[in-house]
Amino acid sequence: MRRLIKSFGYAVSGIIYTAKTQMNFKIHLSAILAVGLTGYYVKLSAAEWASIIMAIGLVLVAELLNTAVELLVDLVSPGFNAQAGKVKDIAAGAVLVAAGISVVVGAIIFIPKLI
Ligand SMILES: Nc1ncnc2c1ncn2[C@@H]1O[C@H](COP(=O)(O)OP(=O)(O)OP(=O)(O)O)[C@@H](O)[C@H]1O
Repeated sequence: MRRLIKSFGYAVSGIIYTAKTQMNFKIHLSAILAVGLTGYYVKLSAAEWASIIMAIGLVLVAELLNTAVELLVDLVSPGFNAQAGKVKDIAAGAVLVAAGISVVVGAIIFIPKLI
């Protein structure tokens, strides 16, 4: 049990590190607050909340993995390396795909309620 709590602590510290160091993650957190307040205002259904939460989760998970990849690349390849650059580009691409999906999900749910 103590090991489980310790692992949980390490995972939370990884999230806190990302939130403190990554500007994009801070932007995502602000967007989540705005989406949450708007969702409450327009009275989303349970299914709509579930879709929004899945979309938000997708972006946050992608951002956390992207940050981990960036740190790992900087560790193993501190100098300029074309392949290291590609690895970072692909990880950033994953965040872009996740963000794009969440924008589409948000548009499908919010636009009919706000017009
Ligand atoms: N070691 C490297 N070798 C070659 N190209 C690199 C290297 N590091 C970064 N790059 C290129 O620069 C881009 C930006 O890298 P960087 O590490 O600054 O990511 P970032 O998304 O700006 O990071 P942050 O989220 O910390 O601002 C990468 O996507 C890649 O194209």
